[in-house]
Amino acid sequence: MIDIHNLDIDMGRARVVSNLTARFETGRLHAIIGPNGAGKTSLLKAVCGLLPSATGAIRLDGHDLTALSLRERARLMAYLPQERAIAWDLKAIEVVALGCADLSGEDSLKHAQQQLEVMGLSDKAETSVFSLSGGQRARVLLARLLATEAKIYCLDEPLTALDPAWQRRVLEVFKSRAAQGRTIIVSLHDIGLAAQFADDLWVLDHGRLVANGEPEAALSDEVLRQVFNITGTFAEGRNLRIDPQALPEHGA
Ligand SMILES: Nc1ncnc2c1ncn2[C@@H]1O[C@H](COP(=O)(O)OP(=O)(O)OP(=O)(O)O)[C@@H](O)[C@H]1O
Repeated sequence: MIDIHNLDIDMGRARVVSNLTARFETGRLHAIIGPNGAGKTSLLKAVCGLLPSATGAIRLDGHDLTALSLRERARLMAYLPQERAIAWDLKAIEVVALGCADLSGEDSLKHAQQQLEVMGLSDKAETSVFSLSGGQRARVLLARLLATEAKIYCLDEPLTALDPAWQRRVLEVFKSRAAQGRTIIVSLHDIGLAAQFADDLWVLDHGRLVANGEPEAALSDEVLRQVFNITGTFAEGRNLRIDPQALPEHGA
């Protein structure tokens, strides 16, 4: 469980997250949504202890985040940044095996192969990552994250570059990993998918948490209008139908 209390984040001279208090529960898939620049990446980085400019309290299972060593934090949490850079042209399986550095050679390759299978890439294990497609490379990086023993996954726009079927498949994998007792936090731009798959939605706007809770409650008419500039209705199965016509820009 992650408890956040009075979190402020400054970037340069601007306050980009203000006075945020909330809790990410274990065993749940949490989605952070909000327009560009709302503060989603900043919040994820702060949760991973990557932003020295963040003030306030972040506690992981009762332990102060800042009191944990880098090694302890790395064991506990896995982070997928928004930039999907792979520095070296390794084989796909070698990239994934970097996620399970605690296992010895044979075991790590076996474990890596299993994660590649989860990501539908078992036949690409020996392929160099630079010769994979963008979506396949994104799935290799997801497999590397899944290969860790981390109890907390923080993923910044993990669906970027994935086709619609893989977007859904990846969210299903996250849900099943959450059900195994992990805390999973993802930032998403597709609010329809967020509504369908997330147990808990966090809506950020201009650095403020404006709604938090189950999707139908968090995505009220007012939030859809004010934050996303759209209208929509929920049908059965948490199916958010967004009206095709965009609203006029705020203030237009
Ligand atoms: N290194 C930085 N220096 C100064 N300002 C920054 C820096 N990084 C981000 N910001 C600002 O912080 C605010 C929040 O950015 P952040 O990346 O957290 O938003 P986001 O919700 O993830 O956006 P997006 O959906 O576009 O990825 C933005 O106004 C951005 O311009």
